[in-house]
Amino acid sequence: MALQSHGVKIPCQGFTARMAISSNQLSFSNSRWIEDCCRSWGRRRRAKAMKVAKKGGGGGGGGVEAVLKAEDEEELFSSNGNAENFTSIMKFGGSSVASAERMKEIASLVLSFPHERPVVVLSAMGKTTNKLLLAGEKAVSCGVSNVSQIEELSFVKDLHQRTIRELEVDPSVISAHLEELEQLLKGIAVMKELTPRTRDYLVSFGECMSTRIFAAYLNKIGAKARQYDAFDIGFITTDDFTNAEILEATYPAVAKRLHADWTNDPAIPIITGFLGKGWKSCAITTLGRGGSDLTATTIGKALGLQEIQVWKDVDGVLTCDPSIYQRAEPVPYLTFDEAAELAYFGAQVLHPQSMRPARESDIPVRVKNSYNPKAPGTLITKSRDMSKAVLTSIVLKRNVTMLDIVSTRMLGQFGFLAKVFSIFEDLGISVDVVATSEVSISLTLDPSKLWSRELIQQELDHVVEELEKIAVVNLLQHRSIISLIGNVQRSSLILEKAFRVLRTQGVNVQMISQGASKVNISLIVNDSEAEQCVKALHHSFFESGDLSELTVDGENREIGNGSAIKLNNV
Ligand SMILES: Nc1ncnc2c1ncn2[C@@H]1O[C@H](COP(=O)(O)OP(=O)(O)O)[C@@H](O)[C@H]1O
Ligand SMILES: N[C@@H](CC(=O)OP(=O)(O)O)C(=O)O
Repeated sequence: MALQSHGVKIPCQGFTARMAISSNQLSFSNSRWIEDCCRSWGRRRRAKAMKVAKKGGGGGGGGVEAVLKAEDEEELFSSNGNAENFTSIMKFGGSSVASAERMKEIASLVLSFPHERPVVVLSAMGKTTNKLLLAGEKAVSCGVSNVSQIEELSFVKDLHQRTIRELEVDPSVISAHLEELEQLLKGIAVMKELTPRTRDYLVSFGECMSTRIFAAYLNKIGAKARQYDAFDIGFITTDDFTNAEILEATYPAVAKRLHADWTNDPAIPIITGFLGKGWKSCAITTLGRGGSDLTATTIGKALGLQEIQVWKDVDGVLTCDPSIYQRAEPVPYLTFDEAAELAYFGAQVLHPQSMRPARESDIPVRVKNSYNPKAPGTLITKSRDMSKAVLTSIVLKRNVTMLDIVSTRMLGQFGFLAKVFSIFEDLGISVDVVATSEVSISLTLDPSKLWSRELIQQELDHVVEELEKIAVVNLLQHRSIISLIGNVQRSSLILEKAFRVLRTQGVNVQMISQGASKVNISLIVNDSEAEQCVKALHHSFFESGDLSELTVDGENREIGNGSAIKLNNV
């Protein structure tokens, strides 16, 4: 089928598909969508013609090559210049694509907004990433002949094959991947080692398969979709396997590729979350656990979209982790700063770096529940009305290591802080919460740069050894950071209430830090007391109904920005 628009004949399989769905399965009008597409197609076609005339050719491609070309052609394919092709991004996490049933539901969701032209990002199905990691660890020691019997490999195979069967799509879309996955595990068994690079390659099978299955399903039901591996369309990262950072060149490269493909042949892009390509190694990298959120916001910025939606299994960002306290409630509005702080300090719901691209391009992020799409979710924007805000959310980060470092030099000596931090820099360890005086520092170490493990004892011993050259060091393990995310302009009120609660729980706070971010106050307590504290704090701030007490203006005195107090050594 073809449509006439602007005097040009447009090949429009994608449009046909939308109409087929409209009449058979979903009831919506798609005439405006078609009109928009035609208009957009006409513009893009002219732009493309200009490009061809000017350069004598074109072409897509991923990796560094694409970056160079994209930069070259920025004039024609600037990241925002083609925003009309797509309007929003919808990212679905593992829980949203955990089964054939779930995939059908999210297909309806994707297609239920006739005036949206979404880009879709998917994570691996359910717990696939964890299973692949476990399979990799088992392969190291199980022997080549036993690889086929690894329970987690069978689980991953069964899940994907069953999903294929239930969705009635062609098994060949993932059969090569399943074979290659088993070969890879055999390779790991032969080598008897699982390097970070191999680990990233191993987990990439999860996203590569979920997106292929979903795209095949959309095509089967008549909605034209195209699968993409992020590492093939310009997601360029550092070579920090298991925790790679996205490089700037990604934005023009991804925009160029997606717009060019849409121009040539419109189809809903279905893109792997979590994955990238190392700029030196050209090997597959991953963005850290939960990294698909970051993939989504990166694409949102690259395409200059109107909204970024991240679909989860909860009704938005909640007042605390629901696995700690079931009475957690959705938070309707957050700022990028609040969301970033919350994620950084351990709320699993968002990837720690994911707010950055959205904030840089000022694109609202909506956290929604794919199991309950009617729930309003959480809207994250640059600013919001803070006049009534006190506490927004409580976040717990467990199993944190704390260091008390007291200078052996005399008071008045300068350079102590610089020396301490240069040691951390040399050892590649980042620090979370800090409280300082002229001759002492208390701080917590950030284990998040290390994949799914805490700082190992050997590394800690090394840190202490280095620090002991200039200071007396006390290492305190099994601590928790409780972060109170909210309006730090009301810090005195928050602290007054928090300390009252903690005192009634008989808990001693060992360190407190109020960051310059204006949205976070962190308290350090023993691991063993942390959950009980979070529950009591939640009850007091969100359930006792006396929040008004906290907003009495006369009492609202602040602690200065960046202040930090070391309360006691335990
Ligand atoms: N403050 C919080 N608000 C919402 N969810 C939270 C919070 N803290 C932890 N979580 C956990 O995060 C999960 C959602 O994040 P995640 O598992 O990464 O979702 P997805 O895999 O769907 O992207 C929830 O199921 C919940 O258990
Ligand atoms: N599959 C990856 C990436 C991801 O973002 O997953 P999810 O969206 O399910 O948190 C992980 O488990 O880390």
